[in-house]
Amino acid sequence: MELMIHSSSFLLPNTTAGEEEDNRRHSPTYALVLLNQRLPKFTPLLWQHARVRVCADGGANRVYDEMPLLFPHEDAAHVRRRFKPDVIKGDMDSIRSEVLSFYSELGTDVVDESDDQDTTDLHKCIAYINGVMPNVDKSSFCILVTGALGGRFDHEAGNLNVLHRFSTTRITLLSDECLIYLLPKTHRHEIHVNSSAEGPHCGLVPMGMPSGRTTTTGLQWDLNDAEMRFGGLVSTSNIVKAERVTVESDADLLWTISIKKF
Ligand SMILES: Nc1ncnc2c1ncn2[C@@H]1O[C@H](COP(=O)(O)OP(=O)(O)OP(=O)(O)O)[C@@H](O)[C@H]1O
Ligand SMILES: Cc1ncc(C[n+]2csc(CCO)c2C)c(N)n1
Repeated sequence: MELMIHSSSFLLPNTTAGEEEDNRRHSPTYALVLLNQRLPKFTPLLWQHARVRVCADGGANRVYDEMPLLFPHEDAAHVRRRFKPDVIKGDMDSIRSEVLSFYSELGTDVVDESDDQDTTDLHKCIAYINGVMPNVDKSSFCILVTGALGGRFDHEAGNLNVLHRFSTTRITLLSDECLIYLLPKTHRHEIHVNSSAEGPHCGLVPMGMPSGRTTTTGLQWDLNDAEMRFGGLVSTSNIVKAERVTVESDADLLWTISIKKF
């Protein structure tokens, strides 16, 4: 079974020019999707290295309203012009009209899909990114999604469902407090833990299907051919004990790890 390596090196702050260059060479290229929830404090860092920045509908309000708050000593209008999304996409029922006209005048592409009331704005954004980057090597490309967790539970469930619907695309859901991604059963997994930025709290959750057998290394409560299911065991409040965690399972699992204060 093929190995899939995971690392959240996108959370590591820029340091010296040399180290920054080094970090970039070792991190996957990524696209950034901004949802309609409070922007995490590390959003400017993610923005800086993203290949494409896409706001999901009301996510554009968050960039417009909250980016200036992350730079309190700078002129708000200047900050807004610096953080111009490449694309705003969704059913456009949450973006304010002044925000829409501000960014479209700056040259942001606006893709109105108000006809589709069966898929979420996040789904629309992932489908768009996959469409504009058809030739990218999927093993070294991922999509980071801010504001995906810690809000309305129906939205959170929809966001988690997107991980399953696009299971061959690497997608990481983020909040200020934690991140979540899918570990597909088609691979064995090696998770490189950047302990300056993440951990130690973590979890492995068999969402969508039970797991008959899961085996891990590097955790305080490792699983050894263990069964996990809702209604039975799910691994929550676990603790990372090693720089590398390995996971192998007969079911798709969600991996979650806490994020340290930025
Ligand atoms: N409270 C929240 N918790 C988690 N995710 C959210 C929340 N609010 C919005 N999102 C995410 O941001 C995306 C865009 O948000 P937006 O408010 O524009 O969506 P919407 O479809 O208009 O919502 P609503 O269901 O309120 O009409 C959503 O598709 C969802 O993925
Ligand atoms: C069974 C079912 N439940 C809910 C919706 C509503 N819905 C799902 S995604 C979406 C778009 C949100 O921007 C809306 C309105 C539906 N269509 N089908």
